[in-house]
Amino acid sequence: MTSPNTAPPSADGAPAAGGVPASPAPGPGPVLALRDVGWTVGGATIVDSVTFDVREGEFLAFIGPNGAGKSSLFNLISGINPATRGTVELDGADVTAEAAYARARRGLGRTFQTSSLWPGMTVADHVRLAAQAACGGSYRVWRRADAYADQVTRVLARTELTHRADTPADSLSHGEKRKLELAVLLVGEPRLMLLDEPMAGVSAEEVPALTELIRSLHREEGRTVLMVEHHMDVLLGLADRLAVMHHGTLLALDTPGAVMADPTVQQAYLGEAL
Ligand SMILES: Nc1ncnc2c1ncn2[C@@H]1O[C@H](COP(=O)(O)OP(=O)(O)OP(=O)(O)O)[C@@H](O)[C@H]1O
Repeated sequence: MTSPNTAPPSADGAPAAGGVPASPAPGPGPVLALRDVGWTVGGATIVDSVTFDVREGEFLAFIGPNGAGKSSLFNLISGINPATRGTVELDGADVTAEAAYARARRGLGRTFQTSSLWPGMTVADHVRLAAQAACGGSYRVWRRADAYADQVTRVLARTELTHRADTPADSLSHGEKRKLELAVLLVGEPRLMLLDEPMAGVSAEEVPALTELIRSLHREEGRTVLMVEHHMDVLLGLADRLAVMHHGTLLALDTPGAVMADPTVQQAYLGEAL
């Protein structure tokens, strides 16, 4: 895996339709490439002709008003829903027709906007179950639970949840729940992480620690991150590039500074602070 500590990609990639720079700076092939990706359901076009590349180690943040299509786009990338047009490539392989589990095996991991935890199950059991599931064949699910002890210990330490190992998920704070969702994700060692509003519901006091965890997964471990988030102050400290979704389209994709200064973006938000 290449070091993510390189300078942010320049905004001078090849422009796509509408003048949106779709590609990061030249280098090894993109880890993720979307070409003309769309999703129409029940006659409504929710995602419309989205094209961009992501290089390995990049942090790409998505913003946009409620209903702009950000989560739907993540569903198309992760395979939760199949794109109804266009192509999705992971490491140069066309995965458009692949199911979510197959994309996960290629190193793509994703969290969801709403909590996906079992309320009465402990923190350690969540991670242990994820480790068993990630192990592969179903017969392995019945391996002794302590076969995963090292992995559980390591992941809990990485997400600063060791002291909460025996706590049921529903007794955790919102920030701890988000950390546990990241812990479950990390069991699969994803190279490409899609984080859908990881700060949702998290108290202001817990945001800095969660931000730091995500930053370290990106900067120190070299993971590529795509993240939907409404907290602009969080994103500006993390993102190499900022993508703006609006009515299902990619309105802008550039460095955070360039996006914030883009009159089209400002107009689309009709004076709403970004
Ligand atoms: N399965 C579906 N069938 C029909 N419409 C859908 C479906 N899934 C999402 N939508 C609609 O697609 C639009 C985009 O939703 P999406 O959740 O992707 O937006 P978003 O940008 O993530 O919004 P938010 O910031 O509020 O999470 C919304 O109008 C939503 O109601």
